[in-house]
Amino acid sequence: VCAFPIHLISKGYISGTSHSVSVSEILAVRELDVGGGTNDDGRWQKMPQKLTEAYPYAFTVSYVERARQHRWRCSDVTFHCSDGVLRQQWIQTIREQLTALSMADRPKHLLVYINPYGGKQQGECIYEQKVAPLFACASISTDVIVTEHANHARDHLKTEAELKKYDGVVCVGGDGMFSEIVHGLVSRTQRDNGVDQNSPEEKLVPCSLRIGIIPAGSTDCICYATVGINDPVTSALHVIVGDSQPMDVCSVHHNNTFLRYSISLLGYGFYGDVLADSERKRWMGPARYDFSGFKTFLTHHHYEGAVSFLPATDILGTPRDKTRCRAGCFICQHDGQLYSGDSPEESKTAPDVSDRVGWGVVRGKFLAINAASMSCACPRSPMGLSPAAHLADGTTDLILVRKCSRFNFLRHLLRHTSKDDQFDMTFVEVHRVRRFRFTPRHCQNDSELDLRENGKQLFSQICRDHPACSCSPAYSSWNCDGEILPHAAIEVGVHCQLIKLFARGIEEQPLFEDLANPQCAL
Ligand SMILES: Nc1ncnc2c1ncn2[C@@H]1O[C@H](COP(=O)(O)OP(=O)(O)OP(=O)(O)O)[C@@H](O)[C@H]1O
Ligand SMILES: CCCCCCCCCCCCC/C=C/[C@@H](O)[C@H](CO)NC(C)=O
Ligand SMILES: [Ca+2]
Repeated sequence: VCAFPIHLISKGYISGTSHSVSVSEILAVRELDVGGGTNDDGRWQKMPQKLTEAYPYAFTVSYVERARQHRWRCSDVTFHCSDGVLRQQWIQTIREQLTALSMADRPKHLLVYINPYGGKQQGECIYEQKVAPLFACASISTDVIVTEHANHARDHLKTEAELKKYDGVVCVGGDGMFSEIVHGLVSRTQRDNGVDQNSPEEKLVPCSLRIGIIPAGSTDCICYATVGINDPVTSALHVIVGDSQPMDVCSVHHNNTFLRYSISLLGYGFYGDVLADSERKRWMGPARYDFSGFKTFLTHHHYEGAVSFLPATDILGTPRDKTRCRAGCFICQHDGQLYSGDSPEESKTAPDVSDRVGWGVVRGKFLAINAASMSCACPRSPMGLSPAAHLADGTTDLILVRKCSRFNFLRHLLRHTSKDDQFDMTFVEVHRVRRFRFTPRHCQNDSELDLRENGKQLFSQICRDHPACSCSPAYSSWNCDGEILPHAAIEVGVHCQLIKLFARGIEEQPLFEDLANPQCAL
């Protein structure tokens, strides 16, 4: 065994097949007491007597095994040999390799926040039963905080948490909980570096700590789109092996005042109305989105306004590409750029505001205005709102759905659930952009806007309370990663690779291999 990455290669005595374990995917190694006749889980007793007599010294390696649909599982492989010294050499060498990996990029100490009320309210149980034992097996220590109210995690990260102690922050919950962590970490990083978040044109400083998501929410789209599945064990294993996936973050401003960050979806019209309605039905759990989605579809409201945007012209991809952002994505590795003369640090986090000339404007009546900074794939829509969007290319896909018939809008929505192209419709257009602004119609100046926005709530309520009224309200709300924004007029800029996740992007599906608990002789 020499320098890593190494593979442990052995011959399975049962199947005769070769078995290879990449050291970068080993979680732990432990000695096995073969002489005692049993091991922790009794599996040793299945070994034929002859083999244990010939090879009485054994050790077990816990490693990542790939299962179907991007699932990862922790598997054990036991190695036997006839010599106790040889066994010790193997164990020591593997431990040295794991220590070297820990020094490089594996986390040793994590800060964990659990939202006990996300999704089906299973966060604590998921963590204790599925995740904590894996962290313990990999010798990762944790400080765990079960949140007591909304924004508990965000405020703790912003002001109190001793971040120097940790190698990463893990959240157990859904997209809303992840958004809290992002807000806490990004705000803290800007404050520590003297950056003013209220200026839309400010370069933001990237966060150094990686974020892990253990999915326990209702949509889990960030987890699904970065790992390929919303499975707690898979996500915990990505944390343990120390994966790193950079991600773009959009900053949202109103009138030179910072409102929020967005990582997945900014949606006005349909998705804003779905969210506003579903928030009143949290008691329904994840099913609230289906109920409110159907109801909002029936109301068929449209909204008037102007969208101006700065197209990303200097990039490799387009929203209509057939290729997808996958692990090791070439486009994301180059920050989406065809060519960049800047140093990476200079070019990454600055929204490009210098060239006002290239701005485009679209005015009209819209059923939906969506900005997808990543595919937004989730179990409801496995390809996502913008299937060709990239996690870390510094752009967002601006999707404009103009007023059309209910039937056509339904066709458009249903295409999100299949492989058909949801953009190939006359009333839909999509632009890959670096910045955009939305101004609702009638919005003359800020004071009028604020007045109208306060009045909007009342107006929508009146319409809701009078089902016979078929008019559309003047304003919708923005759905910002599952949170409602207080303003309709917003300005958005993308910050390339501002945060990093414990993930690697969706892996191309490997050939499925089912070697459960192999026992091997060295
Ligand atoms: N202890 C708590 N009590 C009440 N709300 C909380 C608590 N901790 C966090 N929250 C809030 O709960 C909201 C929803 O949480 P979360 O995102 O985990 O689940 P979800 O909304 O069901 O899933 P998704 O965001 O994937 O649709 C978040 O916006 C978060 O701010
Ligand atoms: C009438 C048939 C309708 C089928 C429509 C299917 C389309 C589903 C697309 C879902 C995309 C969800 C994008 C993710 C948004 C998250 O940020 C947010 C918070 O979790 N979730 C929601 C639902 O707003
Ligand atoms: Ca992007």
